[in-house]
Amino acid sequence: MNKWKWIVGTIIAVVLLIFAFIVGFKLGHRIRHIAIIGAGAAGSSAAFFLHKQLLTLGDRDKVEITVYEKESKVGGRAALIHPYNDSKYDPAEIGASIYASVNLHLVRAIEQFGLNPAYRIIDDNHVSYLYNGKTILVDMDNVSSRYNLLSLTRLNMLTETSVHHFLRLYQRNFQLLNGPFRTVAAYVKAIDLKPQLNESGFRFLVNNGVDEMTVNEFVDSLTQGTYGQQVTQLHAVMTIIAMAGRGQSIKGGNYRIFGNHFKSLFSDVRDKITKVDYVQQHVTLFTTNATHLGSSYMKMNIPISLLVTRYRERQNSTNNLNLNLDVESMHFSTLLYPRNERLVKLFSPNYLDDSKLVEIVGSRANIGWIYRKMWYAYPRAPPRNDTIFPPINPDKGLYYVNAFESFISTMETQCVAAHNIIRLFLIDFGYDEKVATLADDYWIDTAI
Ligand SMILES: CC(C)=CCC/C(C)=C/CC/C(C)=C/CSC[C@H](N)C(=O)O
Repeated sequence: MNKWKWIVGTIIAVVLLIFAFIVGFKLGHRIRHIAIIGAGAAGSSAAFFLHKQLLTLGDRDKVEITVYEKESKVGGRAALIHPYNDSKYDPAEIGASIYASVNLHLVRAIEQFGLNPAYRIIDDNHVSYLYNGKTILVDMDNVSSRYNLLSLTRLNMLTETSVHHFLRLYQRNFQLLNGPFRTVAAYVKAIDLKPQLNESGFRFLVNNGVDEMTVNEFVDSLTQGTYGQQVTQLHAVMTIIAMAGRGQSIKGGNYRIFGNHFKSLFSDVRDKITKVDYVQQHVTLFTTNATHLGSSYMKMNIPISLLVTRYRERQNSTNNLNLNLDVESMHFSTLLYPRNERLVKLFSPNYLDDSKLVEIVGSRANIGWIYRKMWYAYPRAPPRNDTIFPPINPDKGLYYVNAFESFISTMETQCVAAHNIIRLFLIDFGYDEKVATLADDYWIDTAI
């Protein structure tokens, strides 16, 4: 009897085990693991959108999301440093430093996370100039004293029109008809920015009634300050973005917009991704008690900023004019209390050694703390006739958010591209397209 009990008991236990195994196996298969590589603007917003969409769809527990990041902080190229690595001094942005009020993801995140937009306090004698490597051309707060008013008005109009085209991407009805996008070319067509993509900023603006001097000097200084590329080399979409970039930054660092929740190991999937040529940009921060710029920059008080145009160099390719063009832009902070020093931020295409810094502030001034960082900052973005971009969806189950970067490179557009990818992902994994679009409280229902 005992023997039979033991045999029946064993059979029941084995059946239960097989049943548990099958159920467990099936359940196990219902859990999907999603890896997001990089916790910059794109990766952290992709994680955020995916989490939110799944919550709305009631399936959050079926997906495990892991964000892999090689740095100890989120934010990617939205990054900060404190002078002297000492938190008693206000930090400086060393990467993407501003956002605009039309950057709806960023504005929404700033509100949701209770972040504080920072305004710069500017002291007397602190002005912003446009420099051509030899002479100061104009005070940037008074550009109409040098450039044709009609041209400046045209610039504003052309910027506003392109921004309006772009803002269609946030509208629910537009997205129901056109999105999500499986290629960057589909984006370009849907928001009708092909003419701007096909031409350099210079050609596009001049063809649309802006005079050459304004483009060659004023707009060139903005494309160089923003994207490290000359207005003759950059496509007109990115040129216009450089002009739309009057904005503000977040107190305590723009990286805060992207949260600080993900820390893990870094892993690499680059072999599936088309190589994109990025512009190397060097950021050099240093502190100094200088009150004047060095004599090679003319006898001049420390400005707030010096933006540079390469127009004279373009005209005279041998540089026998001895132009001072090693630095693309300079920004000076107010005094760092209690030190009698300012923080200077330089962007340049090449490494700036200590002797260059001495040349900039003159040998009589002291240089305190120095920090250098090289970024692969922005994709090289020449005008292009073709609309072949890196693939958004290079392989089954593999999505490349930054395929969008060669079209438009900003923090905001990384969020736009991430949201699009989460919708593609949900559709590819079996959710109804309309459900995936409408599940979201993301869209704007009225025209902007
Ligand atoms: C397509 C057009 C013309 C506009 C789209 C609106 C948009 C994305 C504007 C961004 C303006 C801006 C803040 C420019 C500053 S440069 C970008 C910044 N460094 C960043 O990485 O976000």
